Amino acid sequence: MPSFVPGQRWLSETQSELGLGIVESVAPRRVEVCYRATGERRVYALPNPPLVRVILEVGEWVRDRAGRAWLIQAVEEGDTAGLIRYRCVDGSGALCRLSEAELDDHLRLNRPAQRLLSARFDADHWFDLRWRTWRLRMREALSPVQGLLGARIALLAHQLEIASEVARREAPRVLLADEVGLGKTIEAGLILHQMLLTGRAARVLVMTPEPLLHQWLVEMLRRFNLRFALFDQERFASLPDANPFLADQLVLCSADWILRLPAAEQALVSGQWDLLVVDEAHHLEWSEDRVSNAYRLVAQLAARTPGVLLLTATPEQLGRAGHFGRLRLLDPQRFSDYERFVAEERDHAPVAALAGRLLDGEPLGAADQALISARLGEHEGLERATILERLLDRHGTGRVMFRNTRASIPGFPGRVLHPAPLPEPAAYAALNSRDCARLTPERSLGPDWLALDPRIDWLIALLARLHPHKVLLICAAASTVLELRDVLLRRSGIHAAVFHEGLALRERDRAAAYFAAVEDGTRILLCSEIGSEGRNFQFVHHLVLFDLPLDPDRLEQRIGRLDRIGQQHPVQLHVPYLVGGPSEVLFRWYAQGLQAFEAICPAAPAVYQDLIEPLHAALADPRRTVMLVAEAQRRCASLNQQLAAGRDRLLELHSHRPERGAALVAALLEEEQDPALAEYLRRLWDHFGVEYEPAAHDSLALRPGAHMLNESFPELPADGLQLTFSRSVALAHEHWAFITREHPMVRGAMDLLIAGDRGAVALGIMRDERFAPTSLLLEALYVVECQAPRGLEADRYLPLMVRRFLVDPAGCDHADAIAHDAIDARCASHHPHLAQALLSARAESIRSLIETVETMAQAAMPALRTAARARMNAVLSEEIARLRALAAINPNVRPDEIAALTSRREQLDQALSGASLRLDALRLLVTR
Ligand SMILES: Nc1ncnc2c1ncn2[C@@H]1O[C@H](COP(=O)(O)OP(=O)(O)OP(=O)(O)O)[C@@H](O)[C@H]1O
Repeated sequence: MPSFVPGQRWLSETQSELGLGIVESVAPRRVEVCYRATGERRVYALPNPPLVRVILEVGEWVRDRAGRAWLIQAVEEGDTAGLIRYRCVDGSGALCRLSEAELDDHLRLNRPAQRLLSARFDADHWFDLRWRTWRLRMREALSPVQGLLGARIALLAHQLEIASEVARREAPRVLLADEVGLGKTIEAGLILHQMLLTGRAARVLVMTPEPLLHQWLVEMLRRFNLRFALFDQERFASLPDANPFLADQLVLCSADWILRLPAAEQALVSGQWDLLVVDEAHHLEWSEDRVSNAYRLVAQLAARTPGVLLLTATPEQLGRAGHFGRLRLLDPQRFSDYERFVAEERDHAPVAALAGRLLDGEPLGAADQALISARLGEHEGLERATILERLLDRHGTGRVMFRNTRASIPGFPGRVLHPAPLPEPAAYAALNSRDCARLTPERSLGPDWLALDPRIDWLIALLARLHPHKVLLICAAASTVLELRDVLLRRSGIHAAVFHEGLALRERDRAAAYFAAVEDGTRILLCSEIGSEGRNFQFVHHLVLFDLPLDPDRLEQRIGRLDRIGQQHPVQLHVPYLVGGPSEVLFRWYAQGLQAFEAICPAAPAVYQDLIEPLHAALADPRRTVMLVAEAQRRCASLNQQLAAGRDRLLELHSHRPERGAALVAALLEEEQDPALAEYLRRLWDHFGVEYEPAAHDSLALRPGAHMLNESFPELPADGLQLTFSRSVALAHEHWAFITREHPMVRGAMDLLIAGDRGAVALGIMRDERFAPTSLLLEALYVVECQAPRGLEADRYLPLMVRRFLVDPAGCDHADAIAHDAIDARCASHHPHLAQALLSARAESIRSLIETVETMAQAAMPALRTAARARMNAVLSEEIARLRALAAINPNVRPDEIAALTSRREQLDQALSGASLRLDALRLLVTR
């Protein structure tokens, strides 16, 4: 491991555009590097940060921080061990000693030219590999599916579309609220994968309820190759750093223990995150007069973190105000007044109808035109698509919320209800109905309930009838889970696995794995309510709802464990209830009133809030059920209709644009079918000495060879790796690596190559009759770089670009006429005599070729800068216009927001104006 010392200069291996870094501080597990040219400060986890030590060589020209140029004459030890100092001379002969800390922060290395002039050549095939690597990198930078390609997922349009839309935004702050089980975790994973890959985020914090930590850990690793560090109290305490969260870039934790430990809360809040993800965000309680501790914590984090993703399938589970509270975390300006928010929602129907007509291409009447004018002001000449975008953006939850519904996504097999009416035991009927105790009477009665509750025999009979299918049972309390486990074992010899809040995290995961195991697994898993959130149980299609929750969102969460992506069979819902008692009332309320068993009822949360009192009255006095059910039906019908016409229609239009999703799927399929990556990797493996051979099912077995170039190859374990390039094979064989150009092994190998010097200078003998024998040509690769603070995201407007030149001594560039692959050259790098002779005889011509190509490269730059600035100006000007329009209808859009965006436009303009080309590689060609 390299040792870091404050004051040393290092370059980012993958982001040389940050400029020259200086080590600021070193802790046992991390190093902090400051990039003064771009105002960035990065914390890297040790032992293997992606950094290259910069030690310049004798003969190189450098600049100091005042901009003076110096020629290095000697490299010496500095005053402190580990630091160096350069003995230099300037053009006038003045001497100086320059400590490395004094080097220009914008330093660019021009090693290829110096290496070429000192005849230090690499084999030609390395130059070729370097060029191919850059070509792939460039293709990646321009790809519309960058960051979406490498995930081990089935290509589902609704997820790709949301992920691509969100990740495209600067500092995305959104609520991902797809219905239960449609893949919000996957969407969040895709977004963060894109942001990490493009460098838009480096430090990510994911907060989930404790029972979901492990599932997240596994999903991130197996689907996205992202290794999160799971932080619990023990890990926090074990790290010596002042802020242990800085030791890792990708952190996963639950709020529970953080809230109990003020030091941890403080450290988390100052964790310098780029992106915050909060799963099951409906737990963040907010009302106008009360805010939960978890909400307070997330609010502090959200205020300091540029990107925020909140995930919940049931945004209104704790009422409409809570929903508003979460939107407020994302955009406090826009969502500042609850009353106003509620009032605005009443107005949605006419806007939704208009948006629908715009989308369907229907003619617009005078009333429509008037509505558009009222909402958007002047719209003459705007395209329909633009009007639609602006309407969606400026109304309701606008761009902040996404919600896909099952109705808009094909392929869900549906649900079937199996009610089981059972007699209510007298001991239950005697319980007080007022406090809902009769809904879960087993909790009031003590262990005796097992002897008299008819649900026990019914359950045993059901399990026998459903044999050999697996069954998930969910009930309200952990105590019920334990008692059911004992009674099932005692009375029918069934070994049930249990999952409840009393188990340690590891035990819960073990129970879920025991249930999931195809062979030797258990047939039944008994879950308390916590089992009904976030977990994936779609390999089962029988669900027993041993009791029913009062909140309809809870019911949906329970059913959603099975009714989710990947479910192959209609979901069978087995619901026992006790005739004549409150459990029958609740059953009828759901089955007939809300009709929430066999399909999702969008109106259910609102109807529940409105009828909560009549519902409790009916639970206490079941004679009121008929009226309750009729009222619920009436309200559901009308509210569902309103939602379909208003708020939900707008949300659906905004969330689901099938044509965009289809285009992304098509682009991904095209990339996957392109054989270029496999060909490239075979070359790369051959060069690095990695061995491979075909293996079963369209896979390859890869292993370190006997003659490896380096000690190891990125992400290749010593005992090898099985991999596939096929998505379908990768989905079927989750323990094999799914190789795309986004896989860490591919990225790591590419970084290894282009961050180092290998292939940066080559010598070839070329056959081409267009040139006289012994002519010299210089092939040069230049990389466009823009040193700008990362927050500005300059690469959106100036993506990675490599310019290739092929110049002759007359100053002609043949790069377009003669492609790299068309050059018929034989490597001459390994003929030192020839190289030396050439260098001595033709040094001046070679020097002049280098100068010519350098001039040419610099001349190409203004056009690139102008195009990038034009792109940036178009985007930001539109965004500024949007904010101004929004400010006209929404007083909460502050003038300083608009000023900030305007200043960003200026900063970007300045940064892009300073973009330059860096020489990366040279190949000298001699014709014969
Ligand atoms: N594109 C996909 N390809 C393969 N599997 C997927 C895909 N999308 C989702 N899944 C699987 O479907 C299940 C549900 O996905 P996920 O957990 O992301 O849903 P969710 O919306 O977060 O659910 P919940 O509302 O319960 O929190 C998971 O098992 C996930 O791995």
